[in-house]
Amino acid sequence: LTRPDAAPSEAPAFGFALHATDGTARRGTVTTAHGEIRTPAFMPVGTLGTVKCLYPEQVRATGADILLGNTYHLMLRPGAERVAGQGGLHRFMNWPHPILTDSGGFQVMSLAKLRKITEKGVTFQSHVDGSRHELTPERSLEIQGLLGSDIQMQLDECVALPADRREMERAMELSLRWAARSKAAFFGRRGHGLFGIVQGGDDEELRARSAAGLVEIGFDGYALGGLAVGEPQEVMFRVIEATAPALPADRPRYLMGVGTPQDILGGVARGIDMFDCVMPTRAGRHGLAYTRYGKVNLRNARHADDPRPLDAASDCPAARDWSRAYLHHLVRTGEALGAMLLTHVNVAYYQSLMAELRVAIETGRFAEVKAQIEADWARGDI
Ligand SMILES: NCc1cc(CSc2ccccc2)c2nc(N)[nH]c(=O)c2c1
Repeated sequence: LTRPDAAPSEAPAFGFALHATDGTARRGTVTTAHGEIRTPAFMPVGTLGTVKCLYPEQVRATGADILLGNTYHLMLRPGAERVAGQGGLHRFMNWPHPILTDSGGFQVMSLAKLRKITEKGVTFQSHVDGSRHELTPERSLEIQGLLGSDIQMQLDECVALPADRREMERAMELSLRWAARSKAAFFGRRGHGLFGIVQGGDDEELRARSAAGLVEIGFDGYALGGLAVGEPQEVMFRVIEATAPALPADRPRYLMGVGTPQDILGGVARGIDMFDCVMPTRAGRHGLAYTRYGKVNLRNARHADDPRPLDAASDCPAARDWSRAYLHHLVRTGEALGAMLLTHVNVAYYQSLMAELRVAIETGRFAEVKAQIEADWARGDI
């Protein structure tokens, strides 16, 4: 951990080291002011400054090296300046490890009311109280800087799929112009990085133009946006296969808002380093558990008398020390502990999957491990 009063020269520079590859799968380390991130990495989402239902130390104990914060939500509540006044997001939420924040544009388009996109940025009404706000590439980075996040994202425009080519091209070209403004506005304190976001929908030529444009501007890392937005999984995989090789091998690649364990396994196989998704946390609050043998819906009556834990071999206490019968009871009665335990199970499962993939790439056994994981999922939970 870098002491808050560390002289600038003491904070480590932002960086990425590639340690091993196995086919197109990569094993690396991202270095930030608040510590290192082992990749492939899954980043739990902490939208409002909390990974819902878990203490930060529980999240850390599952193996998470980095959390996500959400610019859109935090700018509305409690406000970026207020978080800065409290010492920044790391101090505010007591998470002294790396944090990545999104730029907010995606959430504006999916949550806010009366949204208007112009060359300058996006104006919108808060979904909370109807107050009016503006996000520009510059203001988004000012907010992310006030939050103190270690990895900051450019403001971009994501189109839902399917979309016509003109629409995908317009949004991709706007995002590229915003990328240039973001790079110009980014005051990267030592150990803090700025990522560009590749857009272009499911059109490989647009994706190639977006990637080339971002590489020319030059970023600390590159995200693939605009995926897992309604397209079939094979379309997402085709776009990743077309885009990843166009990105520098010595920079991290982040697939935004993805995904299911199956999406992640396929993304790692195709050269993606970082993932995030609300699925493990959201599913946990709805009684759904992710295990080595697939998903288990604890609402289902078949669990009412099952004394077995979810996974006796797990190193996560929530998966090992309580029965399915008890978890079923908690879920059916809506007890808070049900959401807490299943969120813990799910975040721990995602981290154990990433740990298994990191070792598989280090030891040159990725294809074999991938096949075994897929066989376990196919076996299902019995
Ligand atoms: N998979 C859909 C998705 C999700 C997010 C949100 S990822 C996220 C969510 C919460 C906190 C941090 C990151 C996106 N963010 C941006 N900026 N651009 C996209 O195209 C995009 C696509």
